[in-house]
Amino acid sequence: MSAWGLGRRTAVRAEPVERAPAVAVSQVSKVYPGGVRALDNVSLTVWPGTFVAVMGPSGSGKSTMMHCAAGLDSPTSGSVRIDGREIAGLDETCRTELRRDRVGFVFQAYNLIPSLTLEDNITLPLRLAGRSPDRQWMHALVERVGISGCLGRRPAELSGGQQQRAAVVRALVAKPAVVFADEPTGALDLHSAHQILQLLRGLVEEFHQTVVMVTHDPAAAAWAHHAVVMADGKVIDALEAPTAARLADRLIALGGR
Ligand SMILES: Nc1ncnc2c1ncn2[C@@H]1O[C@H](COP(=O)(O)OP(=O)(O)OP(=O)(O)O)[C@@H](O)[C@H]1O
Repeated sequence: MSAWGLGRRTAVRAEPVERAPAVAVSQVSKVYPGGVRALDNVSLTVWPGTFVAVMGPSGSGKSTMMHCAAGLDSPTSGSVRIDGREIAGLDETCRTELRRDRVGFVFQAYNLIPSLTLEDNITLPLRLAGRSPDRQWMHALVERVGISGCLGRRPAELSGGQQQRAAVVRALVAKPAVVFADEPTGALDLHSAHQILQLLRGLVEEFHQTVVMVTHDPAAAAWAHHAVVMADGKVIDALEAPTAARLADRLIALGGR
């Protein structure tokens, strides 16, 4: 059964294996105060072990979708499940806990704390949650992303690319069900951006992680296994093994909207 297509449920798949979807957004709408319908009946399923890019023109609803899917914001209607757990009805405290335990974030601006070493930055969210990091897992990640020699240094002593690698480790160290990455390469030069994207793809494939990345850049989105294209608060297209050229064509065609 093809899961793609307009108006139908958009399923972003690896093999639907042993677990629940990492994220299941089902018929979600979001109307902001003032009446802007930022999401209009959006459905999206992300299976564990997949790298998914979300694209679309400015104002198409990408950030709103990410915020609803990650439990940062609540939809006006519809259902959001993270790792099988419904979040739409949870109060703010429970949503915060679920987010802390099951969701990782990578932002354009790294968001590392300047006064802390990289290692302390990486472990801070876990320590704040009263958990101790799985040191073997942390060192495997640190090794894999190539910052093992930098753990004792502070962010200002590192390049943007190195800081973003640390942010990627920080997002993954708690073994989240899903990592949401919002323009993770937006502040990086081409070479560093390429390395971060290669890394995200590698971490998904080698460690069976799950990444949902919002980006404006077709070349960045082409690193994902699947891309969804949004316009006017809807998912209007989904591409498997997207290429930058196909995505660019699709976005150019939407240019007038
Ligand atoms: N807090 C808010 N209150 C009211 N309207 C909002 C709010 N946040 C976003 N919107 C509106 O919702 C729509 C979708 O915005 P959203 O930020 O999700 O789009 P986007 O695709 O992420 O855009 P961009 O690529 O520019 O970041 C837009 O019309 C926007 O103006």
